Amino acid sequence: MRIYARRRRVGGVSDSHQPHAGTAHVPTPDQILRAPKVLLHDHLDGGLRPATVAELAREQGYDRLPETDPERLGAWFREAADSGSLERYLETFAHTCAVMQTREALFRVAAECVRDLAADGVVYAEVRYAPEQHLTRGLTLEQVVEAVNDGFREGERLAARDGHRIRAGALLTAMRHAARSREIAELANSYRDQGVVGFDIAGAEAGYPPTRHLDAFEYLKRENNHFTIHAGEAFGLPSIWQALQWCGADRLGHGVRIIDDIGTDADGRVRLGRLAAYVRDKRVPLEMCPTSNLQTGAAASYAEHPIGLLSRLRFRVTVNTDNRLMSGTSMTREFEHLVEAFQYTLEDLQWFTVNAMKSAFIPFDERLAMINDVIKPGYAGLRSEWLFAAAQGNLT
Ligand SMILES: O=c1[nH]cnc2c1ncn2[C@H]1C[C@H](O)[C@@H](CO)O1
Ligand SMILES: [Zn+2]
Repeated sequence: MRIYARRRRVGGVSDSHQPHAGTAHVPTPDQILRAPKVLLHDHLDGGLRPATVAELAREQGYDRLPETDPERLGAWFREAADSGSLERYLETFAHTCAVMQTREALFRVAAECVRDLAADGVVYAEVRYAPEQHLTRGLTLEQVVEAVNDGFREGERLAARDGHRIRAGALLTAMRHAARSREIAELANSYRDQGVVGFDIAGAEAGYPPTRHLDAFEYLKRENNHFTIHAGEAFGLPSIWQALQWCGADRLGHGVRIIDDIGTDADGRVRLGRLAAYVRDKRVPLEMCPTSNLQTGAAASYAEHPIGLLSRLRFRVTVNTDNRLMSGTSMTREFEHLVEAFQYTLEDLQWFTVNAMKSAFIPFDERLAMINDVIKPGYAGLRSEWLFAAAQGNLT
């Protein structure tokens, strides 16, 4: 086994949050795959296998797919989503939603989603979708939720059979251009002990501020329920400010534009504006999705992605996939990109993972058990492999 070691770089995430003397461990792709990972921001209708999209389309007589060969179809989704604009990116979902209109299709897509995440080393996931987008062939909102929940349970069962332990919860999304958010919030609340762990709003951000859905958020707060809001992706600080201070979001979907409230003074010291300071002080979780942000133009490159600075400043950063199909990504791939851009170590990846687990919408004792019984032992195991190899002189 060949393992890589390096001196800790000043300015990496780890220097600020995990004192770790001597060499630090740069994980290999195989170790990243095997590391336990937690995913809080992943869209069900953005994560289908290309072969499943093609097969469902064929079965259902949907003839508008731009390609029918799975490989070419996968490439088409990635390229079409690579437009530099959130609005254009979102157009690709018409095809995935079109084939997710029956109980069987929703069940299958949900089960495959959980199996794919488990095979990628994800141990806990919150997967979101908009029930209102799955009603064109006669399903009710409740039937949609039940089909997905049943699919998630089946995915967990099959993953366990394959030796992967994973737990998946659903987040119900309301589309921000539509007017069903209160209804979807009530739906989320009525399924909260049956597989639905929270609520979200998504869709085009510019022109659709979070306060448009205040009624839904105030209802959920009165019910002591949890919600996240896509904010600060295609629109800037006002969107983040509204999501937090008017709507009371528990987490921010993306939140990358919080960087606009961070500057440097004449001495080169980093200065946080009031909103950025609030986000950091209150430990507001940021659901960051690097590849998706590159595609929609929210960041120029991995190396320039605000995740580097925000992690160094110890915001509560989490790493996510957003849409695995449109981005051709996985949690392992997202971590790989960050390791390459920022030379993150295994300790850094554990930090992102623990941040995510702390920020999940399941009860505190269950989050703690995941951290202590699954995440920490998983990373410790990878570290001891590395120490063993080091002792054998296999480090390069
Ligand atoms: O990154 C995103 N920003 C805003 N909306 C998004 C993003 N990714 C997916 N969506 C939309 C398109 C889906 O149809 C919907 C529900 O999953 O959420
Ligand atoms: Zn998203």
